[in-house]
Amino acid sequence: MTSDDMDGIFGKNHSLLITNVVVDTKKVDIVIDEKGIITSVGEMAGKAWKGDEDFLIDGNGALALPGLVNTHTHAAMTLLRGYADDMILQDWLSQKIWPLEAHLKPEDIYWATKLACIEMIRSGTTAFNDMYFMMDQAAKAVNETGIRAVLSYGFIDLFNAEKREAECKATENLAAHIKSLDNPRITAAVGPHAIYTVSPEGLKWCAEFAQQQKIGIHIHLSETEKEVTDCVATHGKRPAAHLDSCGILTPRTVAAHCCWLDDAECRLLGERGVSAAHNPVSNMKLATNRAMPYADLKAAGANTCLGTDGCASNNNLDMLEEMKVAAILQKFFWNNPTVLPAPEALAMASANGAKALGLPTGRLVAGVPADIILVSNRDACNIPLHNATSNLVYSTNGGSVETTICNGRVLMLDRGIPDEAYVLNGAAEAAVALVERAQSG
Ligand SMILES: C[C@H]1O[C@@H](n2cnc3c(N)ncnc32)[C@H](O)[C@@H]1O
Ligand SMILES: [Zn+2]
Repeated sequence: MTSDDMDGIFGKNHSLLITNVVVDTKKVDIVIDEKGIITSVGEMAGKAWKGDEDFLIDGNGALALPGLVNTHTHAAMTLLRGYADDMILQDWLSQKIWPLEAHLKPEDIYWATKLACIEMIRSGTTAFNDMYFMMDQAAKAVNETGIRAVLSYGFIDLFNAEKREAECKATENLAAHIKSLDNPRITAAVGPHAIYTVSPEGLKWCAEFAQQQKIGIHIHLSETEKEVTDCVATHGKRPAAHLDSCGILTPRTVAAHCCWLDDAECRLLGERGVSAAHNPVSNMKLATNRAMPYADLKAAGANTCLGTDGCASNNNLDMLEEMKVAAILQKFFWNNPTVLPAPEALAMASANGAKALGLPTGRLVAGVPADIILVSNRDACNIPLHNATSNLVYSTNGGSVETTICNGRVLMLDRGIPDEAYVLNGAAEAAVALVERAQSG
């Protein structure tokens, strides 16, 4: 429900009054100023609108919550959605994914990332942590769609000194490019892929560059048992200790997966203040055969957050769905129905995710940038409203998101996104052309 004339609400910042929404358990109004900052979250529900904001959005009882934060994905893998399923990780990467990625062109990354941004806006994600290639194109897509992103180039030197030089250059170029954009919604990070694709010298270079630039580190960690046994055989220590010896474990580091960590490694990640990104759907789909030791990591002081991984191992970017799978996988795998209760799952997907990416968002309080989503509570799956957090974690999904606001700008209103069809068509065509190129060699 919105005020009569909503033309012109999209595309730039306006002062907004969002009335009649539920935050936690209270009916409130939310006021956002034209700089995109929340100025008040107050129990003014029901009072006639006398404000002088540019636009009024009647939430009609919807649940208002901070925009969700996807702390691990490869956004442009939307183009590879459904291309290869039902395979073990190493075969999946080496026989299907990496060969197709070799044919990716810059415009593919642009269209695929735009599609990912549309999919994330539609399902309530307002910020994501990306690791991929040709990331200047990802930055262009993020800038145009209005979402927030931390972008890293997937650094892969395959233990080769010459390739390492090129990877360092690409990493430096991306950081410089993002700095030149001067866009508060787009920040850089360093993205050493994993310990089995990046040499110790490469890892050390990444750690030093991140430290020097005061930017984050984004890495895959202990996804499979093979990764651990190979690391012990090659480096004489387990993956977390190996990363620590290269300076990779820092409070600015997001370590994705963390499935095969032992108690000592959980403690080490906690001591270093690392953010551990749980990707339950991807882990189950690729059969990593162990769930992230969430309770041990949380007890050790690590920041536990949530990610979808790429669309070729999920196969969507729905963080509401990801929250539910995280909450039930943890209960099932650790054989304890009290592990990862709904409020903690919601924190992983919002406040903890913002903390992991060094963002000022993740909470609905005055003074922070307005990254806000409205989730309908008039869909059958969300009725009754005994407990909003329970509904958000255990019964709703991305399809119930009605409105998405990032940095105070309305990106989706009443489930409508401008130019959505144009982006979907462009990405679909790019995907067909990509596979044709790969098949014709
Ligand atoms: C950035 C690089 O990471 C690869 N990639 C995608 N999904 C995974 C995963 N689950 N584990 C490791 N690497 C992955 C992408 O295919 C790309 O090559
Ligand atoms: Zn990944």
